[in-house]
Amino acid sequence: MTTHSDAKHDNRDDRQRTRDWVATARTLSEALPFLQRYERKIVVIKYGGHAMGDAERSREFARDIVLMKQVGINPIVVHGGGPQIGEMLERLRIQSTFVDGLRVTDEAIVDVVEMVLAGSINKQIVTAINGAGGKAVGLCGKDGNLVRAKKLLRTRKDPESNIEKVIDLGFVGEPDQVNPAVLEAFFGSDIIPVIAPIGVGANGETFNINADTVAGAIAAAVGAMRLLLLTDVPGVKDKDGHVIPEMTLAQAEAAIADGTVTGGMIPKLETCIDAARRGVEAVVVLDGRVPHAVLLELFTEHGAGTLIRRTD
Ligand SMILES: Nc1ncnc2c1ncn2[C@@H]1O[C@H](COP(=O)(O)OP(=O)(O)O)[C@@H](O)[C@H]1O
Ligand SMILES: CC(=O)N[C@@H](CCC(=O)OP(=O)(O)O)C(=O)O
Repeated sequence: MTTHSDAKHDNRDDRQRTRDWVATARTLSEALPFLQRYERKIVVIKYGGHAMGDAERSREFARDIVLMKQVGINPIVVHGGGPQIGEMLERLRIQSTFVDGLRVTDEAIVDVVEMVLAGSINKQIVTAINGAGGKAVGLCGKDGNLVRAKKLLRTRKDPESNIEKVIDLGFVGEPDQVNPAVLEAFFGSDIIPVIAPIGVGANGETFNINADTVAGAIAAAVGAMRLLLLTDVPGVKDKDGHVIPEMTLAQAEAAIADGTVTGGMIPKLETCIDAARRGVEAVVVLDGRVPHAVLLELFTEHGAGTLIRRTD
């Protein structure tokens, strides 16, 4: 039962939140001149399953996205949901394994992946953004053929024979063609697209695509000025566990090749390299657990995490 003192406490929290909010908006408006050189001001935010955290963090993230839209930026949210897919598979007693951070996806698993990503999580994020005063529309790569995909052929060198072998990951895809027209319709409007990383194959098959990969392909296709990959670590770490503030493309490639990064950080760094090569000016891996991480990164000098960009 809510007591009178609880209600008073809530009111105080609300006032504090409003004060924080106003301070943030002021910082934003001061920083705005930096944005003027970008015509369309598109920022793609990859919201990882690990970064989602609890309800309060989701509300905070939603408010930040709405604020971005209100100050004239076009945010596109691409979300993951790896841990949430894992929980659902466990409830259904379906085993799943990973190769280089990618979930091996058979026919039964791809159904669960689509249900969790395009159904449950997509709608949770849409609801959170709308609850924060925005107008979000949820899509997956099938909508408007936004992400046409093909089967991902991953190869690995056999240590004994030294021969490259193809590893069959089942219905794991990679973007083949992104149709930016589906998203361009939203840029002049107040709608915020929220995208689940499901692709559609040439024969209508459903492909499970790593969310970082989809975010990178979309950022490149729409000419985003920034790609922000929100995760559950403060950035890319070196072998001693220290966060690397900035990486060139060659350093990022070396970190994958020499095993400095493993698991889910592999597709993340591959995305950074690919997006930077395809014209996204700055790609940042940052800690989504930090309050207002996206606003801090975009509008202040206190941007944290690892910045990857072309230096040539
Ligand atoms: N060198 C590294 N620096 C930082 N994180 C790393 C590194 N190598 C592996 N990782 C792992 O990558 C994870 C982030 O990838 P992932 O779990 O797929 O996150 P998300 O769900 O946010 O996409 C981190 O939690 C960490 O365990
Ligand atoms: C092929 C592949 O691995 N797909 C991912 C899609 C979700 C995802 O990428 O979620 P995070 O960003 O939260 O890790 C998966 O099945 O988990």
